[in-house]
Amino acid sequence: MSEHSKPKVLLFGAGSVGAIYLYLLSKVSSVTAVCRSNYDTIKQDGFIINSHIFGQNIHFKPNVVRDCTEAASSTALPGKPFDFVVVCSKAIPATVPKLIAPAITPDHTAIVLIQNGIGIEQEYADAFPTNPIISSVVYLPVTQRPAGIITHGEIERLELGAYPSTALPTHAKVFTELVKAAGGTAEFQGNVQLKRWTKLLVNASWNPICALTRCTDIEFMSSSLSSTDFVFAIMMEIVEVARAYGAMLSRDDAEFQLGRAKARIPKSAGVEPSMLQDVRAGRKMEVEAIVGNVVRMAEGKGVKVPKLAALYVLAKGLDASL
Ligand SMILES: NC(=O)C1=CN([C@@H]2O[C@H](COP(=O)(O)OP(=O)(O)OC[C@H]3O[C@@H](n4cnc5c(N)ncnc54)[C@H](OP(=O)(O)O)[C@@H]3O)[C@@H](O)[C@H]2O)C=CC1
Ligand SMILES: CC(C)(CO)C(=O)C(=O)O
Repeated sequence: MSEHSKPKVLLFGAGSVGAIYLYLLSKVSSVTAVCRSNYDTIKQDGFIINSHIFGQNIHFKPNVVRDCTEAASSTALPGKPFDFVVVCSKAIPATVPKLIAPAITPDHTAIVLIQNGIGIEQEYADAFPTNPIISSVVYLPVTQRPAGIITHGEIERLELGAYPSTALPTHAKVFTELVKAAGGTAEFQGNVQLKRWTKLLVNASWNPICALTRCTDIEFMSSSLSSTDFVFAIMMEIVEVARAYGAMLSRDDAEFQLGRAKARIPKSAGVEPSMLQDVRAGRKMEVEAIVGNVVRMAEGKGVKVPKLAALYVLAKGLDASL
């Protein structure tokens, strides 16, 4: 494929998750990354990726810019608009749309959100009413520590769909195929919101629990006789909220998600959720996208979530200290 006929992709948020998809997409498209704190490191040395799936000691040096204004005037495929802007920063409300705006061409650029949480898409739809929005759920335990060194565990899975689910699926399908062609595991979903709720069983429970206790998931399960039941009870609160919004999760789904962590106990292979990584790095956490929105949605439908509401208040307090 000639350079000019390749899709042109901008990654916003070249952190742990972003580095992996930037690497994969670089095999099938022209990629540029917006870097912030790791700009100098990546510009000079690139990333080193150590992945259980994609290989060890992979040196990867992408084209980097400091912001989307620089990206829009970058010399990579000049004159060609970005086909996809992939957002892999943390989902902090009311921050990103104005930052990516210089790289968005109306009626053309598709915005791909590879982020945890629920209810995160509408601000993009409001800011860019003529652009396709692709919502996605990612299973990818990965850290960046120190800058440029990426350590990725045993799973890589991306579930993608249009936002809203009734919108045309064309762009979500094209991006799904692009990730697959790059060697990633991507699946188009007609109802990606159901997948978001499923993933929230993991994130709205484990992320704040591990952030607040500074335990990996399996360290927390070993910390007291009540800890595993506590996680399960929170997952069941999330099941009830999801059901109130038409995502018909069940006790079996909660058991399955808890079982994934339990299965790692014999291998002592604890996961450090991204919110715990944030606490350790002194970074702001995604409390609203991952916990606050669920608590508010529960209130909206009269669903009682006492444990999750308590986690929300505590996580807000922790976030204020960061
Ligand atoms: N890590 C994981 O294991 C998983 C994470 N997720 C989700 O994926 C998403 C990304 O998480 P993760 O990769 O861990 O996050 P990271 O914190 O590792 O990366 C986010 C990146 O976005 C950058 N960024 C933030 N704001 C800006 C800005 N204004 N300009 C330029 N760059 C910016 C950060 O730069 P800086 O370094 O300067 O802050 C950082 O490089 C989150 O929604 C998370 O919940 C999902 C599954 C697993
Ligand atoms: C729990 C995990 C690693 C699952 O991929 C995740 O989503 C996160 O860290 O936010």
